[in-house]
Amino acid sequence: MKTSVIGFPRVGTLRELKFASEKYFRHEITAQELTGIAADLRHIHWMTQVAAGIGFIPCNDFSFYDIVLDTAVLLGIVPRRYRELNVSKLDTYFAMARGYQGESGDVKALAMKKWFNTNYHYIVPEIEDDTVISLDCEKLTGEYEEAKALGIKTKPVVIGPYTMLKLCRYVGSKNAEDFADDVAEAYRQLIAECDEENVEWLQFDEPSLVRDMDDDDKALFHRVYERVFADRADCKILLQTYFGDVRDVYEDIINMPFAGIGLDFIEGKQTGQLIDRYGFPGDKVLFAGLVNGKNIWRNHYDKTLNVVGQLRDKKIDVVLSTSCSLLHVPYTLKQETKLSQDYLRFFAFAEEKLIELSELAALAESYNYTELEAYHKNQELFAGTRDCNSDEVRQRLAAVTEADYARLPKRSERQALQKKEFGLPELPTTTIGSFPQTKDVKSQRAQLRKGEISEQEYVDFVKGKIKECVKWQEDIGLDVLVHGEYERNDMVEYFGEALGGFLFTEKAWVQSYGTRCVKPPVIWGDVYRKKPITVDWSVYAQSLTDKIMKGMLTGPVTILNWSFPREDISIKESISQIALAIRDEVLDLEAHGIKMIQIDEAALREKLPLRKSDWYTEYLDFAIPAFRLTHSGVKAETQIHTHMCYSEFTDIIPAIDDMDADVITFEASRSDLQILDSLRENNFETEVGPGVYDIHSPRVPSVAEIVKAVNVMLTKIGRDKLWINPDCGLKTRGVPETDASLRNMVEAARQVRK
Ligand SMILES: Nc1nc2c(c(=O)[nH]1)N[C@@H](CNc1ccc(C(=O)N[C@@H](CCC(=O)N[C@@H](CCC(=O)N[C@@H](CCC(=O)O)C(=O)O)C(=O)O)C(=O)O)cc1)CN2
Ligand code: MET
Ligand SMILES: [Zn+2]
Repeated sequence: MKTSVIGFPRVGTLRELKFASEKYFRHEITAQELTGIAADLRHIHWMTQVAAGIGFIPCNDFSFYDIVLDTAVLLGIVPRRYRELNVSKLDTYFAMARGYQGESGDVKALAMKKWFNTNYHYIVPEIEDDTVISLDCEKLTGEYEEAKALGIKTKPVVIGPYTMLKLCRYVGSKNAEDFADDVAEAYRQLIAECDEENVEWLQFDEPSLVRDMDDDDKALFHRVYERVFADRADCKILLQTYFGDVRDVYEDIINMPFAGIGLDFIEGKQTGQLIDRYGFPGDKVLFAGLVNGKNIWRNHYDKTLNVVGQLRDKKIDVVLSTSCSLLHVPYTLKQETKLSQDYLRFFAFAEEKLIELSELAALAESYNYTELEAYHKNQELFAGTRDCNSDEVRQRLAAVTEADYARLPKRSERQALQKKEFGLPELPTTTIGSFPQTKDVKSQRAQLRKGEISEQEYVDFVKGKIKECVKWQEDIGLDVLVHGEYERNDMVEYFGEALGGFLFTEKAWVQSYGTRCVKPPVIWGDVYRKKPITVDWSVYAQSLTDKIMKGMLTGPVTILNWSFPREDISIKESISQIALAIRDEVLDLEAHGIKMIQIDEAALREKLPLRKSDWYTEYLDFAIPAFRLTHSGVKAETQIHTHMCYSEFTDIIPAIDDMDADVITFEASRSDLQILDSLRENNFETEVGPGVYDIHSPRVPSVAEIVKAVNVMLTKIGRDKLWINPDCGLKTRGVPETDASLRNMVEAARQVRK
């Protein structure tokens, strides 16, 4: 049985590509040096897959930033303002990804969005009315030939035409339908080019097929592929789907001229049923996504082989595949020197997943696999002996009652009490929590890790930073202060390190966007709070000022969504456990005199199911109550804030209000303030701080521009309900622009108050 990989991570085991790219951005290395490092990484990644015996090895899954942006370039979708910079191809590419400010011009980056239900972000291609779709296969054929020169026959990967049409932003008066034929034509040409190159298989990633599709979507899908398949070609097309099942088009795709169809058996709840009901044609290959590309637990061979057996009983030609690109898991367990084998043997990162694929393929070929060692070693992992449950945690959760999910008195009464308690000016100014994580902060932490400084030296250093930060904020004139989050490497990893039931890794980096990576902690067992986490920092910070200091926590939904979750208990149960742990911290902060507590739910929207029918029953019905559980125990006067990074919650506004926070801040500066109308229409009750400027760019907003934004907000939101703040934390920003921006923000608030 053959094996296939949908995509492989590309930043490098030790984030070599990140460091090289950042050096290139700082003009410390040349383009040639950067492309050389990239080629070396591709070489290593291919060889790793060859060594594991993978049959279908991808190429063109490498990217300097994002594969959607790569596919946009492949199709010639490069907006005029970037072409007019007249810089090199590589720099034009980076200008779209990160913006450009220099001799050749000043352009902002293209928008960035969450990639389906992951913590990866893609660049949103922009199509203008006069955009001419034209094929540029240089990167794709280049990588194919590069692998061929190494003796490796690869399967080129691109985002498919339907998904591309759905993900693009149309900035003129034309829409996806208007570009459908031209885009299809480019893919038809691409197939012809691949034919020339003797490419055997070409993979079209079409994750948009797992979303709800209406009749228009289906018509678009058919229209495009009829044209793509207009000519006969030898090159075989693999329609690769992931992140769910394709229930709306399954019957269609099995009758279309794809040589292979890739289906997700991990997240695709109905994948098995669809095959049972409608069959699978004998002339096509089923790329069965059975090895989880998103989570890090070992595959349960017995279960997988059962599914493979059933498919083969149906006479289906099966290739064993990952469920999605391995981009979403770290590289290798080999770099983890601190965790014992008692833990590590339960995990498989990307490289170990390659081994799983080949072991599974070998087992599937043998009639007596249940007698083989690989099978037995795997079975042991699932024998129920993993030490991960806590009776105490279970009992505590069982004792939670309906009343624990409801905060009293009701919000409108609290709001009146809190106005008196805090006596803040109208339009209070604040920030989202983090201040610039400058070099000194990261290097102190690195020294602590390496044992070069003591715990006490580190604590003293962070306290020094907090002191500076409080002074800085007082000087700027902000109304509600924060401690700056200098003690945190990351808002989720930091809590993972402090909570019982979590494990954390040393080098298990996963790309979040561009050169930015995260190291998600692993939820190993039942979660509880071992001891106070943030209390000392917050109490210290409050002691330095007469102004109100906001306590700063990460909420249970975000902690779960940005960790590797357990697979042996439900997400709902894990989130509830984390909620109780955060509740302990909330109550402790309150007991120690912290009067405002922000519980960030930056990632609340991220795991909202891709299909609407599942939104409430499979997610919101427990995610929202879990948030309420964290704060239902506080006094009426204690003000609970929350923060969400993306304002893409127009369609779930009642659920957000139902979190029952007193104040919510969110990102609205780039979303044309459309969200404000929806808030009004839904009689949103929570006080709001729709970010007045974009922190993702170093650009300093002027006073006038902020005044204007605030005045627009005031036409939609009552004066007594509006807060003034940036749209997210300031940790990725530099000090000078932060200072200038915040001063302008405070001045703008003063002017509007007058
Ligand atoms: N988990 C998570 N997901 C999120 C976000 C987030 O904040 N957290 N924000 C949104 C956007 N995504 C983001 C993801 C990453 C970063 C980010 O800044 N990542 C940093 C790493 C952060 C980190 O953990 N840093 C470590 C240091 C890690 C490191 O590189 N250390 C060096 C040494 C550094 C030195 O000596 O200067 C080394 O070990 O080699 C720390 O602060 O301690 C990066 O890639 O550069 C920002 C936004 C959505 N998803
Ligand atoms: N409190 C956090 C911060 O300011 C929230 C960030 S949301 C990604 O960094
Ligand atoms: Zn944010």
